[in-house]
Amino acid sequence: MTAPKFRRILLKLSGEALMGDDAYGINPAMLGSIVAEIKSVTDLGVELGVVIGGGNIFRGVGGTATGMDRATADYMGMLATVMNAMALSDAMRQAGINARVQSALNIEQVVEPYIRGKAIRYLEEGKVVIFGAGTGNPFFTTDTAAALRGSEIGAEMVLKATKVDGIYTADPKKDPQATRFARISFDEAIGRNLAVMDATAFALCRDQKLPINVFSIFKTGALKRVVMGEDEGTLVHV
Ligand SMILES: Nc1ncnc2c1ncn2[C@@H]1O[C@H](COP(=O)(O)OP(=O)(O)O)[C@@H](O)[C@H]1O
Ligand SMILES: O=c1ccn([C@@H]2O[C@H](COP(=O)(O)OP(=O)(O)O)[C@@H](O)[C@H]2O)c(=O)[nH]1
Repeated sequence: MTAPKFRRILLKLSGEALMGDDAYGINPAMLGSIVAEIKSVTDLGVELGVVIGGGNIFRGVGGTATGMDRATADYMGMLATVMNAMALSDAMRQAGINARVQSALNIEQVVEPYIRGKAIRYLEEGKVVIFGAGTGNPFFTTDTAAALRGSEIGAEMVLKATKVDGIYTADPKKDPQATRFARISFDEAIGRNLAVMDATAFALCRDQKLPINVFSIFKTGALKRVVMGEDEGTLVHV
């Protein structure tokens, strides 16, 4: 059997991925299938950090549409990611994966705070670390949290699991003519203003020389293929 290409990775899971076919919240079947995908790579001995979004429950920009203060809405969004992190961790426990949740916002009765050294220790012990509450700051996204935590834990790659199977010339949900890149440089992704990931996240990964692979969360086996170094989704490189 060939060995995985990466020893330590940071997986960004879109909050909306957890909805499955539902309109809101966490779909248990979808959660189960995501956990099965994750198990296929932790079983290979790959060390895994996870940053999870919150868009299935609450998004800051959605709150502002109703007149809410942006920072308040963003704190609500961050709390939504903690709920997702707890659901994911529990689903992992049920599947026999040892996971820990760390939150960028202190809610110590609920989950432990983010402590970098402890997170790295857990990874070395083979535990999955799920990072909740994004970066802990309003006006940021969980994509940026993935770039940040990925850099902090020394991940070799950020894997963005989302609803589309890669980065396209335009949003494929809006433009059926859009074509997918197999590879794209950070400079080109930023220059073309491709909305699949925010510019802050792209810029941080570029500066840290941390490649990103964007792939579909709905495609069975895709996560493992990326980890094995096979051609899957879109690779964003320096
Ligand atoms: N150029 C593009 N290539 C691929 N997807 C794009 C592009 N521009 C916009 N998108 C949209 O970005 C979405 C992925 O990002 P998003 O869902 O916001 O991630 P997250 O849920 O993690 O915030 C896709 O569902 C897709 O519709
Ligand atoms: O560092 C962060 C990360 C997230 N958020 C808030 O949390 C919400 C959910 O995160 P995100 O939209 O990135 O989740 P996803 O799109 O992956 O579901 C965002 O809309 C923001 O309001 C934030 O304020 N700071």
